[in-house]
Amino acid sequence: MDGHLVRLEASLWVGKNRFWAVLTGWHLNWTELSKNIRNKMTVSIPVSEVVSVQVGRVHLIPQGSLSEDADRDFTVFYVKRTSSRSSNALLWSLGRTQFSCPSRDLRDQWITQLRMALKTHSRSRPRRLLVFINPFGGKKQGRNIYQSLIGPLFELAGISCHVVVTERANQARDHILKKDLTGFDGVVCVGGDGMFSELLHGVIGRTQQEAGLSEHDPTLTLQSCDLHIGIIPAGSTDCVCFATVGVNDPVTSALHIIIGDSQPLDVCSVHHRSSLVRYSVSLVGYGFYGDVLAESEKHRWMGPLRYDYAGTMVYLSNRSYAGVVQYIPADPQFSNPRDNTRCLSGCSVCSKSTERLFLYSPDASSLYSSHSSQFSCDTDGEWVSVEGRFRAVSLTCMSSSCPRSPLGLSPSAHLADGTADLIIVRDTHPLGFLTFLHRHTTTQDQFDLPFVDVHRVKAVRFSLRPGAEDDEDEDVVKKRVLAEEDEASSQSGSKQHLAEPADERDMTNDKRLKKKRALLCCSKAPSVSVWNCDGEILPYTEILCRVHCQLVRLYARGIEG
Ligand SMILES: CCCCCCCCCCCCC/C=C/[C@@H](O)[C@H](CO)NC(=O)CCCCCCCCCCCCCCC
Ligand SMILES: Nc1ncnc2c1ncn2[C@@H]1O[C@H](COP(=O)(O)OP(=O)(O)OP(=O)(O)O)[C@@H](O)[C@H]1O
Ligand SMILES: [Ca+2]
Repeated sequence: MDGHLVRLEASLWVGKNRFWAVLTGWHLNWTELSKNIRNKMTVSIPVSEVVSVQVGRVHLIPQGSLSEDADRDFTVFYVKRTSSRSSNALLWSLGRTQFSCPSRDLRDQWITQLRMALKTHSRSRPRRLLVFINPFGGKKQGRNIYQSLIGPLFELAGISCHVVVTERANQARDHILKKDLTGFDGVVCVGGDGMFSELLHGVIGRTQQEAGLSEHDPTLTLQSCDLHIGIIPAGSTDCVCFATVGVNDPVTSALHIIIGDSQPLDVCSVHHRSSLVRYSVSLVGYGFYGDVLAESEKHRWMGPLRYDYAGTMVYLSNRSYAGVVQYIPADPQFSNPRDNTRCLSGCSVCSKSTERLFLYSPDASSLYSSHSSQFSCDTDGEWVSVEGRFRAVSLTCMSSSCPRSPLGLSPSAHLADGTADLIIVRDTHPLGFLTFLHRHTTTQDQFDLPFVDVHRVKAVRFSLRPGAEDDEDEDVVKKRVLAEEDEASSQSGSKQHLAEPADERDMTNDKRLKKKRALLCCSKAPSVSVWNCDGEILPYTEILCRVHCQLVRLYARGIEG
């Protein structure tokens, strides 16, 4: 703490009541000076949660702030917590208290000291942000949410923002990859998981470019990203926001950004043969979740409801798929997916993982054999194989909780421990699968079913048959993916995958559609599903996934317990 910060105390007025106010380096407290000693009310605000200190009596309005200059008054804005009706987590709102001092000199002294204390606590706060708004995400409220709620808050906190309202898919990703980002402390999206994914790909790609690292090599330890990512939820699922903050509330998220909270996050890279396909933080899912996404893309016009409709249709179609899942188990001494714990703010499992990351940073290539891109069997772990017919194969780096499933796909998964949970749902009767799905909406254990297995892993591989890593099955998949995209293409804009050849990417829509139609000739009940990667369909079935510990940082602090 800076030497020149002194303790300040005085009797100040708040409305018609007199309070004894105390400012230490860490807290601002005020206690009512009533005659009734027993019922003394104290409010205590950590300086780290003070948003702004303003001269006069200030109100926040959608157009900015309104100040009445009362020359002995000052206003303090800060984080205020209330419990949320829709989840157990806390909602944050902007608290405001107007203090009246006995003299103007004393008022100036309080403002100076408070601002000085704030400065010492605001080293990790962003000063300049690059904000991307998707005007079409979720219920199409992104622009309105930013203009009426979030912009004025950032302005009050003294954050300068460069705002881009996107005009096409992937604009935010391309901007981050290519434009000058000097002076920005973080990037923020106003949108859903798809917009977050654009920022994720931009930030990771940019960081590896600058570090001269290839994203395609799954054996490489990637460079972790300095640029923070903020999410103002305005999408359909907003799973990344919900799982890292605990609620989907734009003001709560904006306040986490303002006070510079920092939450590291594991990221899974998905590869096909020797190319990176995409990154994921939430769900890499084959079978049910792949089919739901493919079906839902055809009904984008329904908005967020499309997932319930698609989910019901896919459930009724009663499909299962053959395949081979291979995985490298994580070290079971740190945690396991059925240990009934929750990853909460300040999580000890994640903190230990941070310590290991900084104290002992092993060369990731020792996990792999030197002569091929396959993981080595004799060093850090062995591939375990599971062959069969599956309803769903899901990999999640975090709990993936969302309003639809408040505890998520894997309730005990950790945000920043360098592992992901692999959930294998083997073929079962329809009622069994419905029980599994339904348990996602309750507190009942969805893994306590005889046809479900869950493993904490560092890497996963999937193939259609044993030893079939690069074979003709690719064509079958491509036919299915292109057929699904065909029906959805008019609504969802162009989808790009990193492993897609450049000539294919540059094809005009018209040519793409003709090619897709030509491939549709043999459509019958599909024998392969598609992969859902954080809400995007992957054009490959044979994939390799690797978890990268704490690759990115969000403006969040995990769920407050
Ligand atoms: C009986 C009630 C069953 C309710 C089952 C609820 C399970 C919910 C599990 C949610 C998991 C979310 C995982 C997050 C994935 C995100 O990275 C991604 C991008 O936003 N979202 C999706 O892919 C979007 C995926 C959305 C999946 C929604 C699935 C809805 C299933 C509804 C099934 C109804 C069966 C009714 C039978 C009569
Ligand atoms: N101006 C735009 N026009 C068309 N598509 C856009 C535009 N801006 C962004 N997108 C794309 O829209 C997709 C969906 O957006 P977003 O994630 O914001 O909402 P959502 O799909 O409703 O929510 P969720 O992903 O949570 O289900 C993203 O993948 C993004 O790439
Ligand atoms: Ca994890």
